[in-house]
Amino acid sequence: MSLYIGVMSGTSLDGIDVSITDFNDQQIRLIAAETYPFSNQLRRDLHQLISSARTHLQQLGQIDIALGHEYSQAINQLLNETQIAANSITAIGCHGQTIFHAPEAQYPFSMQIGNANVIAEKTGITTVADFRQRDMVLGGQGAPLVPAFHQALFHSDDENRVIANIGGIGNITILPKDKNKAVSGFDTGPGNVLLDEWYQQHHLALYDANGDWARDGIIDEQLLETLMADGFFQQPIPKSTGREYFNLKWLSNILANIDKPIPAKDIQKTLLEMTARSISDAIINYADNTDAVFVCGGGSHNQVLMDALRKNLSGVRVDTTSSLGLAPDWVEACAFAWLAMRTLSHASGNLPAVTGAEKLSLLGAIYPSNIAS
Ligand SMILES: Nc1ncnc2c1ncn2[C@@H]1O[C@H](COP(=O)(O)OP(=O)(O)OP(=O)(O)O)[C@@H](O)[C@H]1O
Ligand SMILES: CC(=O)N[C@H]1[C@@H]2OC[C@@H](O2)[C@@H](O)[C@@H]1O[C@H](C)C(=O)O
Repeated sequence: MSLYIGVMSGTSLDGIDVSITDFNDQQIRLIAAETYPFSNQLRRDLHQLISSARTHLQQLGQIDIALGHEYSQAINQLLNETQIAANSITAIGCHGQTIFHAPEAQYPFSMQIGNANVIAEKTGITTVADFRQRDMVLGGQGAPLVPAFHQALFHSDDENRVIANIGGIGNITILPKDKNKAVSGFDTGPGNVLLDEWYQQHHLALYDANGDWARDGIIDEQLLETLMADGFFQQPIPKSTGREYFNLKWLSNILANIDKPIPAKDIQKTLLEMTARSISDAIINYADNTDAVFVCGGGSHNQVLMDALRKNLSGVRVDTTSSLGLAPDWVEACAFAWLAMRTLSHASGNLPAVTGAEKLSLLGAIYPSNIAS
């Protein structure tokens, strides 16, 4: 057995996904996985950190350490529940929490917090973290990073596949059946982030479960056209984005320029269609002869969103990654376990055709488990 733990907390801020995988014999076997909630305090702090333009350095340092502790508790809890000993785990791959992603800045950077010194010490397991910045030093976007894992796990010689992750932000991986053709992938724009933020403005829950609120809303074509006119959707690849750009302020600016009232539910449905349209347009424009699209991430549970994708991609099979043997909620966590395994094996983690980096690269920083006392 070659056991790795993957830890993912993504742009939706919906909790900490932890997976335990076995990477023996080129096979990937999911052994256990669970989502653990952030404490209320930490969720509030992270939200504030991500949505406010200014922050105090002391506050940033505190949240980084606090998150390291919550990641460690989540990992230790899963080990405890599964009765798997820490010393049987080779390493943890921890994505961290993205608090700022700036691939187009003068000095490009992507900042993930959740202190890995804390994780290595509190779990006793070697931890790999900070996966994005090495790719950015090489001129890459530092994102998306899951395509190499999608290629390893989901490539088929028989059909042209696309993997669509619909988390807070959406991203696709294009997997041609012809191995001589390059795998490509990029961020498509907002996944659930605007759906969640708009829903939270009108309800006391975090998201529109199953798309129930949006379901009988009516798409406003003028609003949809204005949303889809945003430059990001036309921007050539490689590209990546985040909540710094697609957020409630972005939406409010657009709504302020629409000269008629639109019912809140219709706005929700129009945002949902924007998410579906930006993903299906990306597939139609960049993937040749797609046979099947497999969706992962929380958006796969939104039936109205899945139906909108199916409608826009008529003739293409649209399913979830469950039909490929890995449940949609665990793909990203498993990807970071895999990326940690690549780093420790001295193997590359990025795909230059995806991120735009000038070459393949080792990714991440290694925080070793401590000497036995
Ligand atoms: N049953 C459901 N019905 C509708 N939407 C759901 C459901 N379950 C989850 N979601 C959506 O999925 C989101 C979480 O998705 P996920 O965990 O994939 O995001 P993430 O990993 O935080 O984001 P990213 O991939 O951008 O880093 C929730 O915020 C919600 O919008
Ligand atoms: C900077 C950052 O955290 N980006 C995330 C985000 O969430 C989805 C999309 O935007 C993707 O680019 C990336 O996550 C996945 C795990 C990736 O790197 O492939």
